Amino acid sequence: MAQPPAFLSDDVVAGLLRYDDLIPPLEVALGKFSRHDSSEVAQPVRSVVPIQNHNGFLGLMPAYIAYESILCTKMVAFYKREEGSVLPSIQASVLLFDPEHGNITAVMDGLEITNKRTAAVSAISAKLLMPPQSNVLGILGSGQQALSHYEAFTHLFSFKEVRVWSRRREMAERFSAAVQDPITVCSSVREAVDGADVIVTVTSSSEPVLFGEWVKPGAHVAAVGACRPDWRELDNDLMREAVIYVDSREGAAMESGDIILSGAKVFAELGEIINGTLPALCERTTVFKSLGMGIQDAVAAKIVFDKWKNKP
Ligand SMILES: NC(=O)c1ccc[n+]([C@@H]2O[C@H](COP(=O)([O-])OP(=O)(O)OC[C@H]3O[C@@H](n4cnc5c(N)ncnc54)[C@H](O)[C@@H]3O)[C@@H](O)[C@H]2O)c1
Ligand SMILES: O=C(O)[C@@H]1CCCCN1
Repeated sequence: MAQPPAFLSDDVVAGLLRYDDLIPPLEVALGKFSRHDSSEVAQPVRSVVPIQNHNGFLGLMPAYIAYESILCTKMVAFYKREEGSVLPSIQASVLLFDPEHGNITAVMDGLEITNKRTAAVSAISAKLLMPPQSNVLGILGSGQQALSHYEAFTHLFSFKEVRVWSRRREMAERFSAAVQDPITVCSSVREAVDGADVIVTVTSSSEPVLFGEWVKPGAHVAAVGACRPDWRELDNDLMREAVIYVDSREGAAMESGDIILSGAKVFAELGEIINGTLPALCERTTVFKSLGMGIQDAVAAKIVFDKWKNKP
């Protein structure tokens, strides 16, 4: 008989998952994914069920990473919540399996995994695509992803100034009070992105919040929200002028309103830059359109489980 699965709460996951451990295997997984060799990585585009009566969606995200022997599925529900709601917009559970027998070895809360692996992948995009002298980071949004992106980006890079904007100024002020280093609270998106070298969009908006005319030429935008085919975070000008990178071309073609509705062409997956098959055009304005992938959760869950198993 297999052991019953371990249950790892978000607190436990948060204590075990670090950006320095997460980024190298995520880079490997993104590269392998972009080689399209299903003997190494198998991951379909997620299935999404609308929860019509509650303004939400349920996504199912299975992945098998053969070269690391990881079999995993995340189930993630996401909602459009009122600002300041005590409940997070995202509720997620991650199941880790024994790939040899199919039994579940661990059930983990998935919010911290989602927050950290998403920020880690955006940080990879910035590492590859931001201008060499990047001094100013602008964050649009002040929720869960804003915080994990702040943590990852300030841990990995040395910005001279970090700015935050949120729809309600008091939410940006609350964010600023919660982080360790000084951060400039901005009253408008334009103020937050003016002259910024790197911009992170982490809102639940379904309309554009960031407009191309405000973005400094050569800046890098990590666009994390707008994960439905009819939702937008970026306007047509930005989408058509920038060089567009994605995590998965297939996922972007199915789910990204910014790509589908603007008609913008995808230039490359991050994995294609990592593999050296397409270039990182960091002298141009670049957008990394993130949608999230099951392999990212799988990599994170395996790190957490291995550390938990081996802890003294
Ligand atoms: N790409 C990925 O892998 C990935 C992973 C997780 C979450 N997400 C997406 O990232 C976004 C943020 O997620 P989160 O967990 O931080 O949510 P959250 O609820 O914690 O924060 C949402 C933020 O969006 C802001 N917001 C909501 N509606 C807005 C509007 N109309 N205009 C401007 N700002 C608005 C809120 O003020 C808040 O600051 C969501 O769209 C979510 O679906 C993407
Ligand atoms: O990849 C993810 O986990 C998220 C879930 C919510 C919608 C956007 N993508």
